[in-house]
Amino acid sequence: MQVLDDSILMKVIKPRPQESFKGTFGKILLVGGNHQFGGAIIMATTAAVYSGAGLVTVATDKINAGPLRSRLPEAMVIDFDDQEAVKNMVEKVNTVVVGPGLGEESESRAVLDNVFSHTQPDQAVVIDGSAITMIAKQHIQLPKGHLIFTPHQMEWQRLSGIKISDQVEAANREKVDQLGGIVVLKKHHSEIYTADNTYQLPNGSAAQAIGGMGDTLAGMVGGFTAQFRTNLTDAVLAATYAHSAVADQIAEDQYIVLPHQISLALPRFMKKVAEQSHDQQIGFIH
Ligand SMILES: NC(=O)C1=CN([C@@H]2O[C@H](COP(=O)(O)OP(=O)(O)OC[C@H]3O[C@@H](n4cnc5c(N)ncnc54)[C@H](OP(=O)(O)O)[C@@H]3O)[C@@H](O)[C@H]2O)[C@@H](O)CC1
Ligand SMILES: Nc1ncnc2c1ncn2[C@@H]1O[C@H](COP(=O)(O)OP(=O)(O)O)[C@@H](O)[C@H]1O
Ligand SMILES: [Mg+2]
Repeated sequence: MQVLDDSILMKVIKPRPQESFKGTFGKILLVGGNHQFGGAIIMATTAAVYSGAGLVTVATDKINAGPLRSRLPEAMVIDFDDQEAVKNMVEKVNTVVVGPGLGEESESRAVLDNVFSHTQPDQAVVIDGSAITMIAKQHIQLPKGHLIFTPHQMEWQRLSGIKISDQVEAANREKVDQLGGIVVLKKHHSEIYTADNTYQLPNGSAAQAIGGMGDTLAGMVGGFTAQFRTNLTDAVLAATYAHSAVADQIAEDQYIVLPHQISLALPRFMKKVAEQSHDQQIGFIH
């Protein structure tokens, strides 16, 4: 298992080309947030917007539309029960994130089926939270696309059948290869299983053990894959590393880190990385 370091950040996060517009930085659709878990999709969407995705749309329960717009006017909102609107949007974007706060009711299942039947082979599809649990419990066929699963240990147990105590690299690898996608197994020092390697986070801490932390990661993975499209695997690795690196900075003087604080800190964090990446490229030594 290869331990990641901050070189993955500089490899992925570069100064933005000036000849550009919002479309240059990707279009993303996030799907989730039922009547109970509106906060999850708000946190995921906040992370996608603050990580720099060019155009962000959310499909969620009607009840979340007002709170979402008032907290995050940058995001566009559609009703996740409007099958035609969701289908049209799924077909337009680079990245789909599905699952944060989606729930497991029949309405949630209908939303998931609609999304899964319209994804495209060239899209990144981030599958998190309730979507993972529904796939596992309701035996749902996987969609087209470059799949990125972001399970916590219990979600991975449900999806892979491997008990948490038996989740060692060799057993996980076998299941990942069967699934055919990237798996970010979230825990203390999360593990990232890609097609040809396994990585481990060296950073992150218990200050992150708070509801919404994974929803925020899903939104960041979405924002990075929509925006940094040269290498999908690197985008996922950089998002996962950055999530904990930002948390570590905040935890220097906070007992816990609130998930939305990571999102708010991202634009400054990414600016610093982009400057370092530029200096390194032109051979400038500090
Ligand atoms: N503000 C909001 O709207 C929020 C909405 N959310 C949304 O809620 C939905 C359900 O997601 P979920 O993760 O809360 O529930 P579930 O999938 O049943 O897993 C929990 C079970 O697994 C067990 N467990 C064992 N190991 C574990 C581990 N390492 N990490 C985590 N759990 C572990 C755990 O054990 P226990 O804690 O009981 O000991 C418990 O029995 C999902 O859509 C999510 O996006 C949340 O993000 C919160 C904020
Ligand atoms: N003790 C810990 N050390 C490091 N990271 C942690 C710790 N506890 C939780 N995390 C991180 O917090 C996130 C939790 O994800 P998840 O359980 O899906 O949260 P939620 O669904 O509530 O948003 C993951 O990124 C995980 O790696
Ligand atoms: Mg989660």
